[in-house]
Amino acid sequence: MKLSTLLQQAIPFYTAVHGEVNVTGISMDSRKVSEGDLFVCIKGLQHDSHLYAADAEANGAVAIIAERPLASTLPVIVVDDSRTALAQLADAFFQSPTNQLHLTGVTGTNGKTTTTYLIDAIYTHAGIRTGTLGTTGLKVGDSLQALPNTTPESLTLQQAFRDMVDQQVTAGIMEVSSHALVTGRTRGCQFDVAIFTNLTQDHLDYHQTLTAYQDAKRLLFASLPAKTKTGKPTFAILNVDDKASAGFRDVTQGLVVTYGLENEADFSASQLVLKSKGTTFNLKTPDGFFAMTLPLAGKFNVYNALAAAAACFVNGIDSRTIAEGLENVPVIPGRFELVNAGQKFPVIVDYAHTPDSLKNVLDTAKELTEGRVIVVCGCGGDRDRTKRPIMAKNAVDGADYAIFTNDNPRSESPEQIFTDMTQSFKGETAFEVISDRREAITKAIHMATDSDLVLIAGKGHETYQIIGKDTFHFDDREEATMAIQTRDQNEN
Ligand SMILES: CC(=O)N[C@H]1[C@@H](OP(=O)(O)OP(=O)(O)OC[C@H]2O[C@@H](n3ccc(=O)[nH]c3=O)[C@H](O)[C@@H]2O)O[C@H](CO)[C@@H](O)[C@@H]1O[C@H](C)C(=O)N[C@@H](C)C(=O)N[C@H](CCC(=O)O)C(=O)O
Ligand SMILES: Nc1ncnc2c1ncn2[C@@H]1O[C@H](COP(=O)(O)OP(=O)(O)OP(=O)(O)O)[C@@H](O)[C@H]1O
Ligand SMILES: N[C@H](CCC[C@H](N)C(=O)O)C(=O)O
Ligand SMILES: [Mg+2]
Repeated sequence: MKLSTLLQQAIPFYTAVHGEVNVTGISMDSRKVSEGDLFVCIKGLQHDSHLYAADAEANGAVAIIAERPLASTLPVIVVDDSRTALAQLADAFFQSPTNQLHLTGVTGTNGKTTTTYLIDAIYTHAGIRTGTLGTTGLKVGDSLQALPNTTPESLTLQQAFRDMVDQQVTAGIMEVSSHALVTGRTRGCQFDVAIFTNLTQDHLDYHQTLTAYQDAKRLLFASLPAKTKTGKPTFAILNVDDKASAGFRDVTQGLVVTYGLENEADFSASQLVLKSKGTTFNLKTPDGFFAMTLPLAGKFNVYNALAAAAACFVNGIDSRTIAEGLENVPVIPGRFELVNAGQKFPVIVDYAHTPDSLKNVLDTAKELTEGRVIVVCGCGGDRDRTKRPIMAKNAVDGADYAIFTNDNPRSESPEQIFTDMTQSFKGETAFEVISDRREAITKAIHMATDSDLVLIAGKGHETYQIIGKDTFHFDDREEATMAIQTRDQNEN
């Protein structure tokens, strides 16, 4: 593609001619530039890649987008905000794939991955081909491919949507993280439906304040146009039981559809009966009531189901198909996932890594057992330090016994993380620290009696542990299975 054609399509009002070249790809990482790439310089928090323009040129870049003039033999196009330009260039380069899909974006602190899986289950049940993108990767049909982030950079995103369209996907479903919104990763995406799950504390290392975090989430709703390019209305699906929704309602041009359990809403549920293998309830939609069983434990998952139901309903799926789709959702990796290795007590692996999700999941665990709840959890390094004492407090308050352990300490000292977690404790005794996660899981499973429940929280589907700069294979589900087996051997 000619550089001038790409620029004219991507950057409105672009007129200047800086020398014509043929662009065969786009790159934002000097280390990954291929011959023929347009290199986009980004001033990030760690690196200013304007300084790597020469490396990019040496690796084969044919032109450069930058936020300031650079001395280079290549054409240099100066823009105000190169991340925005990158999103627009990626959209144009991949021929605006999100205009050829029905696209649903899910934002919120907790429940994004779960809600995307629920929407996927409904669409799949309705015979619609889907592509799902988020924390667990990029899923099209049965193929699952890992992604670098929950919401990747615009280049990866637009490439993924292009692949979806080429594979006859008609419904794209994606998680939209607050980091992605602030850094404009989703700017080229044409959303038909935007969903808000909830807002509680997380990521304050990045956003600094809850207000700034909420402002980041608001961007998704503020950027929703009244109509899509095909002239159809867009929808903002809001949780009426979360007070942040009011601010999103104020800024959106999309039609607002509500869901919730405590306040009047378009989509709600009544007569909830919570069990370990799922929840039965009456789903209320604008079509009436539908008795159903959601095969996911926890009241919080009923919220996720309502959000998913609303998102599919506004896209024309009938309520009976929605209820059946929800009933058929497959196991969501690492989300309240039961590990069964012949033991008599429940062992659950869950991705709770925020104060609110840990509290919710422990409340659910408590409701499901008559014995003790034993929790194994930690807090990620190089992430929000201020959530650590709250998570630790929620763990000791919600469980009968807590074992604090490593959860991706990354560049931080595990001891410092445990100190952050426990320093405000006032004589709490029902906890211990075992930094090695394998030992911690083993201890929890070996100390459990047949009436107890073991919850291993924080890593869910993750198959790694990051300590320092090293990433090791580590899977809570495998570790729990091994611990159950050694427990059996000890007993025999
Ligand atoms: C806070 C955050 O989101 N940071 C992301 C962001 O970093 P940044 O803007 O500071 O960029 P930077 O690392 O300084 O690099 C600037 C530019 O230099 C380039 N570079 C860098 C080195 C080099 O040799 N050559 C080169 O060209 C980089 O490719 C980049 O284009 O852009 C980088 C490039 O894409 C990401 O790697 C980085 O993700 C970091 C590693 C990260 O951990 N992000 C997490 C927190 C994240 O994004 N999480 C969200 C939330 C998940 C949730 O909902 O819980 C997610 O969507 O996953
Ligand atoms: N609606 C909800 N409200 C509160 N907690 C929830 C909700 N849904 C799920 N959870 C809890 O949060 C954990 C993470 O859920 P999920 O992966 O769906 O969220 P997410 O928003 O995608 O998280 P991430 O930000 O890491 O991508 C679950 O394992 C569960 O413990
Ligand atoms: N998307 C979240 C995941 C956290 C998962 C937890 N295991 C950790 O590493 O802190 C983050 O990057 O903050
Ligand atoms: Mg997620």
